Amino acid sequence: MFDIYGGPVFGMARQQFLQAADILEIPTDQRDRLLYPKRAIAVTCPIHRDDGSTVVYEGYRVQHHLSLGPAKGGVRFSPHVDIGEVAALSLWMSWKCALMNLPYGGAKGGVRVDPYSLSPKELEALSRRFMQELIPFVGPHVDVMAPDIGTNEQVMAWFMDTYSNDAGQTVTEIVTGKPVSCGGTVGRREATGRGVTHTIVRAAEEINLNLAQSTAVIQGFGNVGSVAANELHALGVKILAISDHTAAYHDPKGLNIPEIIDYVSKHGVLKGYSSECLTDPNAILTIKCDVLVPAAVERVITEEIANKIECRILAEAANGPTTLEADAVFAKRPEVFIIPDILCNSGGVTVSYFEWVQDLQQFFWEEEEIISRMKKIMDKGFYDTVKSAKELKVSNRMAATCAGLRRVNAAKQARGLFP
Ligand SMILES: NC(=O)C1=CN([C@@H]2O[C@H](COP(=O)(O)OP(=O)(O)OC[C@H]3O[C@@H](n4cnc5c(N)ncnc54)[C@H](OP(=O)(O)O)[C@@H]3O)[C@@H](O)[C@H]2O)C=CC1
Ligand SMILES: O=C(O)CCC(=O)C(=O)O
Repeated sequence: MFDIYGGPVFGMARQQFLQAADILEIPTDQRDRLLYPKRAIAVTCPIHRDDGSTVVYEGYRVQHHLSLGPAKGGVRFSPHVDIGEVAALSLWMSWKCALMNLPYGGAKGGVRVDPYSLSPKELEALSRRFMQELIPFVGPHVDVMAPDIGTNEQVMAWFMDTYSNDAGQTVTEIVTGKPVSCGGTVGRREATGRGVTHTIVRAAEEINLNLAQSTAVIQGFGNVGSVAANELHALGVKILAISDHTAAYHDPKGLNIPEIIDYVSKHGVLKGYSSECLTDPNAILTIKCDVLVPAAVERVITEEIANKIECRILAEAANGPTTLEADAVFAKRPEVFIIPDILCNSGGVTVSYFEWVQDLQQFFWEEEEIISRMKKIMDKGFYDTVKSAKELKVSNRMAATCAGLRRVNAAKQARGLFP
């Protein structure tokens, strides 16, 4: 069924779903309806490049379900985007929003493009064209987009402006992750990395790890990785290694994170920061440390790496960083406490929810309130997950997925076949 959702990332999301459906004893005839997205939209986005040529990019938006409210999830601009990956990410958004008890279904979008290959003018044209093509399928109560890999506040401002121009009025609540100057919320830019750090604090308490004397390694130094690095550094954690696509650095004495953040804000990437600490990017996930934070892309923690990893907490800041085979290894390595992605990185969508609520009400909150409400919601997700993992004798990932899936299924069963 639905051959369009191919590829290893969707295969992984499907298997995780089936494992959770078995644990919850969901009848076979109810499973396809929960697994396959409600709708998937493929769009063609032609733009004029600066040299006068016309180039066409392919884009997708997959809305997994709308049974609990509008579909919600980010849009990525990346050369690796395909419909299977976007669909898998939409499933994970569904379980994440339901785990956090947010009134949303799951969605994800993407355009297959290397954003670094575009000039600012071309990036704006592509962002606007993607939103233009999706106007018939989105809305503040239908589907609310947000940033992900390769997109940022500026791209969200272009999305919002394009939708608003079509509507003939300013509709700030159509996307989240916007600049504060045009309806964004304070604290959204930092929310995912800040939330990742909060779950690490809670995990450290669970395993009696003194964070102020601990070490961490972080893969990915974009929105999520750099904020998590900064927050962990502020807690006294020694950051031993970091990487992005362009460079990896390792310093057993600890890297100067504020200085590196300053460097990246001026140069865009890590490349060129230091020649002394340069290291092999493929080796950083297996450096001995207390906290390992994959904050880049899917499927980087393979079976081989899972066998070699020497950390006490694996904080999945990225979506889907751990393969099924690696999960099987971790089932035999209970000394590694895994904070599953749908819990670990849920601070982003939680503060997106606050942004949407504030836009709908046109009443804005202080940053203190945003942070404390985010932590409260994430604490509930964290403690529910840990408790249910112990009760059901399953992994933290399965406990979190089951909690999300249970909520989505309950809404679908209560409402009937339509949603
Ligand atoms: N932004 C958000 O609010 C949320 C993001 N996430 C997830 O977090 C992850 C990171 O997203 P985000 O920070 O927003 O994206 P960004 O585009 O801001 O950053 C991605 C980072 O990962 C790096 N990277 C990409 N591929 C590799 C690789 N193979 N090895 C090492 N580094 C790599 C990029 O390097 P370079 O710049 O050199 O390409 C960049 O530093 C994704 O999985 C995303 O889905 C989850 C929840 C919310
Ligand atoms: O902020 C959002 O709405 C979604 C963020 C996202 O894409 C994610 O959590 O993976």
